[in-house]
Parts: sequence; structure tokens; C-alpha cells
Amino acid sequence: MKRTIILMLDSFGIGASADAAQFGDVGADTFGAIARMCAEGKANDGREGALNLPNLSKLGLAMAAKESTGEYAAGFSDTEVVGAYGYAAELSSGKDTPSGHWEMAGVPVLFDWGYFSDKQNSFPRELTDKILARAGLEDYLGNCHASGTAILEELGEEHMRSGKPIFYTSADSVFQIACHEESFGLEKLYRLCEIAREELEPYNIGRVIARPFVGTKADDFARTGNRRDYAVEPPSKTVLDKLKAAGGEVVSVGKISDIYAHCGITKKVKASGLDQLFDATLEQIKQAGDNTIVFTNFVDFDSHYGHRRDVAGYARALEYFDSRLPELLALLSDDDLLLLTADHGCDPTWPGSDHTREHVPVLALGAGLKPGSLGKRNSFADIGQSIASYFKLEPMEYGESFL
Ligand SMILES: O=P(O)(O)O[C@H]1O[C@H](CO)[C@@H](O)[C@H]1O
Ligand SMILES: [Mn+2]
Ligand SMILES: [Mn+2]
Repeated sequence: MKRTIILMLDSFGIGASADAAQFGDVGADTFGAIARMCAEGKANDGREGALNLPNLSKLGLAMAAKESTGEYAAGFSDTEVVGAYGYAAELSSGKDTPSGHWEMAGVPVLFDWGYFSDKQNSFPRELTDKILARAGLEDYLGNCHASGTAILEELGEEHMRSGKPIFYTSADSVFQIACHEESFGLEKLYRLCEIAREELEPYNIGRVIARPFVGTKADDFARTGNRRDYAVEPPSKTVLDKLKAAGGEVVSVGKISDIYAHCGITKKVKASGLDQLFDATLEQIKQAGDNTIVFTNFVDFDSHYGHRRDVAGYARALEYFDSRLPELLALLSDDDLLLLTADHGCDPTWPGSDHTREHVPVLALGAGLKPGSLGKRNSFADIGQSIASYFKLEPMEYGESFL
């Protein structure tokens, strides 16, 4: 039986890539920085001491990170591994979520996305006028680069009083809309996002993101699991499309389906929070038959901890994830292929709140792979190419298989 399980640890980079200077990210290292802060006793909120990831280490994480940066992350050393491990550089022009995911599935983004690069007054009047007119709204708040939680503290109450949606962006190619789930309404927010998606067509923006939240005042607003991403479609067929076309199953757990604009997906499983995402992944593996990909995005690493620059939170989440890996490994047979990777970095010690341009881990187990190094992979697309080869699909245009 052939099944591929992809665990996408959103934002879990393992060291700045050679082109990091173009992004202002020389020296960024999501895993390394977390390990260092833990080893220094500076990440003891809800956990203690050195970063403890025995199961990820067994899959080759510590070794992959050492190959990426030239040194072991603090608290990690030579480990006996059971899997094949390596690190991959990104070919795509951006360090955003769709680029990382699509490239991993064999389709790097070689064109430039559009960006709203002005930190204030970020959006053209012409654009927002059209969106507001179609939605029957008079005005909006925001119009700037912002951290999604900071902007709720600043403008959430005014939004609730006035009914004006909050529009904001970041260094990514995104147009984000935050609205209160009850006072504004979830369906109304989704409809507003659909309108924005259409009006943004000429701007070449990768994603519109609905950011619903709940709460009553600045200090208790919380974003909910009803986030929705409206991505444009990948520029060509990914390995997911190819497996689907060949009659296979592609199961999306969490926001995977949104990120691929629902292309190449045969089943969508909704879940939010690390624990539920992990539970849902286990459940889908149990149900998965031959010729199936089970693909989960663990978004909390990125949205709850990386962007929030919460080192202890990120460490806690990694340790939790690691502690549950044995349950997942117990469900796999030797023929299955397990892949664990990331889509970009988001070093929680880095200035600002944006992603960081980094190598990502490529940890692979099963399908006849021998334990040991896969070395440097020149594109995340090596994963997609390996999946194509595993399922005996037509080769992808990019990437080199490590199978
Ligand atoms: O600060 P929040 O709202 O989490 O937004 C972050 O999440 C977006 C999608 O990954 C990024 O573009 C960044 O802006
Ligand atoms: Mn991401
Ligand atoms: Mn992000």
C-alpha cells in the first residue's frame, strides 16, 4: 500500500539561506534561536530548560539543522537517526506560505507577487472604494502593515462600535480583513473577502485572509479557528493535482486546501489547534487507503508563536508536537512515506513580526529510504518530485527525487 503523510510545520525554518540578505534575514534561524533561548533559560514560560525534541531528533532534525548552519543547535548533539534527513533552499521569489507550499508540491513561484509595500496608507483608494461599494460599506479601518493581534488591540473596539472592517497587510503578498464574528458576522466577513479577492485580481496579490475574532474589549479579543485563506490558484499542476488526476486521494487537514485554492484536493478535514490537527491527522491516516496523501498544515507554529515572537510558546508547541510523534509513527508501515518539512521561517527572536528566509528541514522516513543524510536540496520541489516518483506519476518540471 502506498501512502504519503506530509507534516508541514508552518514556519519551522532551520537557518538562513544563502539569499537571506535579499530579505534582510541574514542570521535568522527559527529552530536555532528557539534552542538557544531555551538553553539559556530564557524560554521557561509553561516549560523548562533546554529544548527537548527526542523524536524529531531521531528523524534527523538536529543533524539537518547542523548541515544547514554548520553547528548543532544549542542543547542538541550527534544523534542516531532512523530516517533520511536534509535541508532545502527555496527557489521561489517570496518567503510566503503559498510559495513554500506550492514549491514543496513541485511548483516554485518564479514570478514576483504584488505587494502593498507602504507601511502606512498601504492600499490604493481606488481599490478600497470598489470593495466597500460592492459590500455596501461606507468606510474601513487600518490601511497599514500590522501584526494581526496588535491591530485588534488598537482598532478592535472601534470596529465593534462603527462596523467598519479592518484592512491590513504585511511584508507578504496579502490583504487581510479582521472583523468581529458576532457584531460584524462571520458570513458577512467571508463575503467581503470574496469581493476583495475579485477586486484584487489586477494587483497580483497571493492571498486574501479572513481574520475573524471574538471578545468584548481590547485586552480580551481573540482570533478564532474560522480563519479562511483565499489564495489564487498555483500557476501549474502540483503533485497533488497529478495524484488526484491519476485516481488517488489527497486529504487536506487544516488549511492545506485553502493554500492550494482547493486544487488537487479530494477530501477536506477541518481542525484547528495543534492537538486537534494532530488528532485529525492520526484519524485520517487510520482511514487512508492505497494511493493517498494525508497532508496537514500545523499553522499554530507560525500564527500563534512565530509572528507573535513568542519563543517559549513556540518551544512548548514543538515539544508537544514531538511528544505525539510516536502515536503517528505507530500507524505507518514500511511502505508508507512520511515527510516532515516547513514552508519558510519565522524566527521568534527576529525584529518585526514577519517571516524569515530560511532553509527548511526535509525529514523522510519509510519507502525504502536508508537512514542518513540527503544533504542540501536546491529546491523544496525535491519533495514534490520524490512524491511523484513514489506514486509513479509523470515527473514534475522542478525538483530532484531523493527516492
Ligand atoms: O500578524 P498576522 O495577522 O498573524 O499575519 C501574518 O499571517 C499572514 C499569513 O501567514 C502573514 O502575512 C502575516 O501578516
Ligand atoms: Mn506559512
Ligand atoms: Mn505566517
